[in-house]
Amino acid sequence: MNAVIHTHALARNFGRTVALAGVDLDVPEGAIYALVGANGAGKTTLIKVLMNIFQPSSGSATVLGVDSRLIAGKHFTKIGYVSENQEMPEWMTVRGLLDYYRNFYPEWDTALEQQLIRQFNLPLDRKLKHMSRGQRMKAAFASSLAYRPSLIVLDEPLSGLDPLVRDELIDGLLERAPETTVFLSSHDLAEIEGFSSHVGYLENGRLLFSEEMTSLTARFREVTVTLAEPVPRPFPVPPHWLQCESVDRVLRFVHSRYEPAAAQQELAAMFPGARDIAVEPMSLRAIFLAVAKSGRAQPVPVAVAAEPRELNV
Ligand SMILES: Nc1ncnc2c1ncn2[C@@H]1O[C@H](COP(=O)(O)OP(=O)(O)OP(=O)(O)O)[C@@H](O)[C@H]1O
Repeated sequence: MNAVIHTHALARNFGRTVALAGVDLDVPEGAIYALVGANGAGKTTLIKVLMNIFQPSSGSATVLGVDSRLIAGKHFTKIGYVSENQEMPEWMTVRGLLDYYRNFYPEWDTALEQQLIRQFNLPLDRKLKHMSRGQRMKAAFASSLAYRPSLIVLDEPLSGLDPLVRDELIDGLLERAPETTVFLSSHDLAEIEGFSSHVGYLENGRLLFSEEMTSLTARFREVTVTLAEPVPRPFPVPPHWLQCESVDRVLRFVHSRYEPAAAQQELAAMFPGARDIAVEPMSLRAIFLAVAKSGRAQPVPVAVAAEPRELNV
């Protein structure tokens, strides 16, 4: 499958601030790719580099096969870009906005435009400056979806919107998803877990992981081991166990490369006399908290486990 977005060793600095530090990213065609990370992680910077609003300091990015530094007017007929603080011609009505945009896009689909107006319940004769934030986002979505772009790029599209508007926007997006690739940044992990196919996690400008949602949620498990005796100290902790802690006879940790057969073997070998070993799936939010707190995201090769850390609890 072709990568619709590809970056290689992409870096961007602002003076001494490193906003992106060597990001290698591939977004496959047809994906709904969610880029997540804390405030200041570099999400907006990455999106702005892709949209040629910022230039890379080093490394490269391609979008729909075009070097990001060359992305210009004609390429935006294939890209729908909506940002959190979308600048719009405030004096225009929604009708005026759609009439205006229609001229720029050869692929503009008037039947789809009408469908989006109905779906988003857009007040056609109201000026943008008199509309709520949610209504303005819906107008921005409609004007970006109506020309059936091959790629939709959304920077924090859902932040600050009420649940009803969020659902309307997500539904509108998902209806377009079969024919497009979606790349969005978000803080709302519970929401993106429900509809994204891929997820990437940026931390301090580094992409800690980038993978299919199903593979990510399959490889993380919360494990609670109850022993017959108090947990020995120091206790050797393999590098792929995160947030390991113990209280008396109970040891808890997050397994970051869980695969049922291998993990059961590993656990049985480490805890031959365990009273109970409970393994629970984790929400995306719980996974990110575990990764963020431990600063460790990639599955670590088994060989590295020969040098276990020590549990200091
Ligand atoms: N135009 C700019 N000038 C100077 N520094 C900037 C600029 N834009 C971003 N930065 C810095 O780059 C880093 C990454 O910022 P960025 O806005 O990309 O993060 P983010 O992940 O989008 O954050 P948030 O979730 O808060 O929107 C931050 O340290 C920020 O202060």
